[in-house]
Amino acid sequence: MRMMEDELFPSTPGKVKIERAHTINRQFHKCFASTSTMFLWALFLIALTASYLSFQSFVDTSSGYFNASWGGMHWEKQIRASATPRRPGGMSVLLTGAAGFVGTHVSLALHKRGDGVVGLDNFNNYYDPSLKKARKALLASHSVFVVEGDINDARLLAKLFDVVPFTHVMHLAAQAGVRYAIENPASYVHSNIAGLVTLLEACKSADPQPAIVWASSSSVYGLNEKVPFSELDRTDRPASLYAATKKAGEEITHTYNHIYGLSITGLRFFTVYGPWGRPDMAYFSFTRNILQGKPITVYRGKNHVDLARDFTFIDDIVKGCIASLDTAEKSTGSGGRKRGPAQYRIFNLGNTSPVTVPTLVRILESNLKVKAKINVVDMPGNGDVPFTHANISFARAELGYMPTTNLESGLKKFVRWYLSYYGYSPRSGDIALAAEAGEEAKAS
Ligand SMILES: O=C(O)[C@H]1O[C@H](OP(=O)(O)OP(=O)(O)OC[C@H]2O[C@@H](n3ccc(=O)[nH]c3=O)[C@H](O)[C@@H]2O)[C@H](O)[C@@H](O)[C@@H]1O
Repeated sequence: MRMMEDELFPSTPGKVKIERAHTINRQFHKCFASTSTMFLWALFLIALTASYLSFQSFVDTSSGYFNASWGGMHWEKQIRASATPRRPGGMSVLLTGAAGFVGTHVSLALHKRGDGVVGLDNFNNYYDPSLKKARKALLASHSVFVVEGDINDARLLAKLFDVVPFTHVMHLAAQAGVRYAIENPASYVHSNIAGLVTLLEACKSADPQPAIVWASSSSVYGLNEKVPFSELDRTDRPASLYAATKKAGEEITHTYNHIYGLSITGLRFFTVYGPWGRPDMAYFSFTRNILQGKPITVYRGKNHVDLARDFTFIDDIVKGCIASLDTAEKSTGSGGRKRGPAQYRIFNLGNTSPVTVPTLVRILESNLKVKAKINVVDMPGNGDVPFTHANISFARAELGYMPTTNLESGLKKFVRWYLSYYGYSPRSGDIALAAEAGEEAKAS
């Protein structure tokens, strides 16, 4: 046995016994008995490689042919219809990340007041794509059209600007999530850096150039300890790759503002939550686990200090986004040329009242009427920050931004939505709660 192992796995790599080498040689010659067989094999391999390469280049250059999800007269008609405002002086907005959490809410709000909205989303599987499809269906029921495509697709973006002279771009497409960057760093670079640049290239070349409002993040404050976080504070110590890509986005948008005259507004969102939210976020996954009787993990900071977040309800964020679009000045360039200085702004959109994670759990328990099974562990060093707290005086002054929903009432609305969307009946005592919540959600 030992001998067999030695033969199969020689202790020194490359040091194969002479007898074995002879055996291998014999087998090799058996296989390629004549030079003509070898020649035929080589020809076959060359032909295979050549046909693979030409197929690849065909796919690359003909993505329109293979990507049946966009293009054509009917598609253009749908884009135009969705982009056309229904109120005098209304905007025509290209909204990226439209099937995402914030994107869906902002699209609906814009549509509701008579603005034209065309959504763009790549429906990736970072979290359950069926939730994204359900959001798309919700938007479709309000006649908001969502294009399935990626912000890295320059041809698609050029086509969209060809079909519609968008007045505004609301850029919410991104690889979100702070801790997932450890697992998949490339996806942050793909969406938050490369995708952003591709989008800005399309915007700068458009004629007219749109004004751009986009989602940065509270995570850019990184390891800062001075609270509340102000837009004037330093943002050069990110704690995660996610934060670093959002910070890079702020610098990249500044460059496009400076060189091409694009009007830019960056919004630093603070832990946004609410109905139709993101399943990867703590309030959402805690709800799911609590209802399923599974344990939840609550992280704890240094010296056993509870972590805290300035949790901000989605309706308040939507108001901040719309106010940013309303107050955005026009870009000054056109067709890739700057014609004067353009607006560049950054705002915190938070709630200004941080709540600890254990308090978040208690509020969920009381809404769900189920006790959580809690595992408390030290915060892993994977990008998290101990607390966030927004100073919103700048947003208040410039946008009239004034959050009105505290975590108790916001989570109540979330839980109501969650129960109506997913349904819930594992324990008899909770069936009534689910049914009641479902009725209320339908009514609202
Ligand atoms: O404000 C922001 O900019 C960011 O807010 C959230 O990031 P985060 O605040 O980390 O939100 P959650 O992932 O929901 O975590 C909230 C809190 O719960 C804690 N947590 C999370 C997960 C978990 O299993 N246990 C736990 O205690 C986290 O440490 C954190 O303190 C979003 O996920 C980011 O995409 C966003 O950019």
